[in-house]
Amino acid sequence: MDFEAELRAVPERRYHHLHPFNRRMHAGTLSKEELRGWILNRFHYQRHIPIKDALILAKLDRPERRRMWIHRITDHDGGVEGEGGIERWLRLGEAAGLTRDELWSGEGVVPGVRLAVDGYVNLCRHGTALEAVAASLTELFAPDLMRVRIAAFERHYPWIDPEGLRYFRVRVEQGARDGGQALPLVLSWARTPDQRRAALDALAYKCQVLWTMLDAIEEACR
Ligand SMILES: O=C(O)c1cc(C(=O)O)c2c(n1)C(=O)C(=O)c1cc(C(=O)O)[nH]c1-2
Repeated sequence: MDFEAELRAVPERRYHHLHPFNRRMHAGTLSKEELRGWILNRFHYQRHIPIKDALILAKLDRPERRRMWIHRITDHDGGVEGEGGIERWLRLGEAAGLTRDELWSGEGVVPGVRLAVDGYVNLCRHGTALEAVAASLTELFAPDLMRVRIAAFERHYPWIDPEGLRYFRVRVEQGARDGGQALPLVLSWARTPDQRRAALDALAYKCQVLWTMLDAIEEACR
């Protein structure tokens, strides 16, 4: 198998689209409390994405690479107040009946989610640029999952205002672009067997981060 196929095979088997919680979300069987719990806990992940991207940015040694990466921070933080992915996620929370204060307070974020998010941020803090960028490659799979999620929300959870789904609609495009930029970097950097192993391990670890978050959310909702 060539290296790109090996990379793609990791999420194919382990990405969180296969997790029972996501399967139930798509089948329409989550309760309001479960869906709110997921949105609240996932906000903890969302608010750390620009932080981990800032850590990655500091590891990129050429202007063209930093230029390619820097937009990820403004995608989430917005260029001005009231824009960006974090703002859109807050609106998703409001559409589901949560308040901004509840989301920002972090109360209700379960310990397993905190640990998993810490794990991802720390991989980006302490790992090599190759490992940190390889870990982001789950994004190659996120757009398909988000399309399924948008359809499931519209069909099964009409109590959530469809305007709240804008986070996912915007992210489908951004995720596809980001994955398409990160993949050639990883392919060009990972030349030796050890580097390739490190990239595959980082991507597998990231799949575990996402999986563990859903395990923890599911357990808390029981
Ligand atoms: O809802 C999802 O299923 C999902 C998954 C992922 C992912 O695969 O890491 C990301 C996102 N959403 C997302 O919204 C996002 O901004 C994001 C950034 C990253 C990353 O690793 O840089 N992953 C993801």
